[in-house]
Amino acid sequence: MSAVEPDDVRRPVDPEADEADRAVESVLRPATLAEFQGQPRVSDQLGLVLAAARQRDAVADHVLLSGPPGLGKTTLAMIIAQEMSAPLRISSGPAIQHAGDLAAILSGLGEGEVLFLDEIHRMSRPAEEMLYLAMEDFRVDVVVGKGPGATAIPLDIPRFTLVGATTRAGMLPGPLRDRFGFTAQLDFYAHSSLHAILLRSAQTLGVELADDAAAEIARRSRGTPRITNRLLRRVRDFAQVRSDGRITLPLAQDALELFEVDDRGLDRLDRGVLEAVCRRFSGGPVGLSTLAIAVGEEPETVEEVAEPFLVRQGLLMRTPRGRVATPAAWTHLGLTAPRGAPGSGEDLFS
Ligand SMILES: Nc1ncnc2c1ncn2[C@@H]1O[C@H](COP(=O)(O)OP(=O)(O)OP(=O)(O)O)[C@@H](O)[C@H]1O
Repeated sequence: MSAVEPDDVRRPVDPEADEADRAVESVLRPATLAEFQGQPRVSDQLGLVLAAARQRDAVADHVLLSGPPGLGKTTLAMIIAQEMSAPLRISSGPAIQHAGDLAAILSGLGEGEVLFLDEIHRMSRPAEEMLYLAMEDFRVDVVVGKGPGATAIPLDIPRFTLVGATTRAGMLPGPLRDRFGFTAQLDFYAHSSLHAILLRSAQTLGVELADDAAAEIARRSRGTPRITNRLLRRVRDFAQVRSDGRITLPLAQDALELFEVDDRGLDRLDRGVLEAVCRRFSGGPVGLSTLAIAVGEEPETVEEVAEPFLVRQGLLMRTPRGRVATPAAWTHLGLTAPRGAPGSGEDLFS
């Protein structure tokens, strides 16, 4: 795979990101809460919860982290384990389809270990029910036999800290949500935080990055540190191949243009969604699945990756009848809303 990978920029969450990219991503992960920038409230609260557990020599309470992809949920899980001097075990909701899968993981944990379950909202119902008991009583019921003769044998498991991550907190059943002692909602990062993250990443990678270039990349990073670091890597590629390796403001602008990251930080997927709503559905309302087909993506990708940022930017609205482009969306795309369309000035906005 070439070092320059447009798809990498188009899809902020790219499970196929090449191995070298993933290796760099892990080098750039902050290792302690003190290094974890940009979410001061979460850092403060979590720091307190962990410090209190350490003082009591207790296992930290279960933690639920929610928010759009790339904001640092996995990073925080690693930090929690590090701060508690505990080993970290990583799994994910989709990997746990049977209660037995979960029982095997839980019974293999050591005392005080941190179990990170990514995409916890995608776990199967039987596994979820087993997790309730494990979180509360540190016990699982292993069912032996089938039908009327089946018996549940209780099995004690070590005390552990569950760190659950979800992009869809609303999809978690109440009983599961309630069993987390601490919940953190991660929010998009301010430009100033992304700027600071960029300077640290550039230093770690040994890249010369001008301050105004860092500001430009930060501004176009969709409020997301994963994208900040990814754009830095692409701009670094550009600087290396087309220049002398130093990242100046004009060079960063040229690189970001090449990778189709626009002035507001929208990438191809974001713009594809907005253009579909405006051009093909006259500004909406349009349902999620129709919209997803129009842009050739899975509904989950549109809903979890593109929409939170577009909504946050005031470019898209989620209404009970579907997705609607705002007047700012038409302006951003350089289009004029047709008469009577949402955003035309003769509709619900006027
Ligand atoms: N607060 C932060 N400071 C510096 N870098 C960060 C921060 N948060 C995240 N990052 C960087 O962003 C990358 C993505 O973070 P992470 O994998 O933790 O996101 P995530 O929320 O778990 O995403 P997903 O939901 O897709 O798994 C990390 O490799 C790290 O380099």
